[in-house]
Amino acid sequence: MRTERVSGNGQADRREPKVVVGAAIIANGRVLACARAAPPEVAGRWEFPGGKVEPGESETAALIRECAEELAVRVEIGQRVGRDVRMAHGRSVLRVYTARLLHGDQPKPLEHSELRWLSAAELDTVSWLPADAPIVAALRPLLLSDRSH
Ligand SMILES: Nc1nc2c([nH]c(=O)n2[C@H]2C[C@H](O)[C@@H](COP(=O)(O)OP(=O)(O)OP(=O)(O)O)O2)c(=O)[nH]1
Repeated sequence: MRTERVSGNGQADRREPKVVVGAAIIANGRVLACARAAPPEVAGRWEFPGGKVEPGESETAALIRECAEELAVRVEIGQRVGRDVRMAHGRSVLRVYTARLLHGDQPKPLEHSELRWLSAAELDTVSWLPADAPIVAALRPLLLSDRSH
C-alpha cells in the first residue's frame, strides 16, 4: 500500500544510528584523554571529549559545544580520525575528528575526573572505552607526524 509507510516527521529515519562525536584535541604531538566521572559502569574509563549530536545540529557545532561545556575551551575542528565505530548494539556510532585549541585556551576538567595529554607512545597507558580502540590506533600516526611539536 502506498500510504502504509508514510509516517512523516522523519520517522523513516528512526533506524539511522545516532551519532556521538568525539574531539581528538592535539597539541605538541599529544592528544587530550579524558577520564569519565560517570556513570559508575564506565567511570574511570578514558574517552575523547564529546557527546551526542542534537537534532538539527552539525557535527562541528556539536564538537564545539561539547568542548566548551566539558573543558571550557574553544576549538577548531579538523579531519576525521579512523572510521565510524558502532556502539550500543548498532543504535549509535562514535565518530571522531581532530581538533586544535584556539586562543591559548587550556582545558579544565569540568565534567571529567582527570585529563591527561598523551604522546603516541603513551596512548596505551590508559584504559580507553572499548569503542575507542580502533580510533586510538588510527590516531597514533597522526600524533607522530604532528608538526606542532
Ligand atoms: N564523548 C564520548 N563518548 C564516548 C566515547 N566512546 C564511547 O564509547 N562513548 C560513549 C559513551 C556514551 O555512551 C556515549 C556518549 O554519551 P555522553 O554521555 O558523553 O553524551 P552526551 O554528553 O550527549 O550525554 P547526555 O546529554 O545524553 O547525558 O558514547 C568517546 O570517546 N567520547
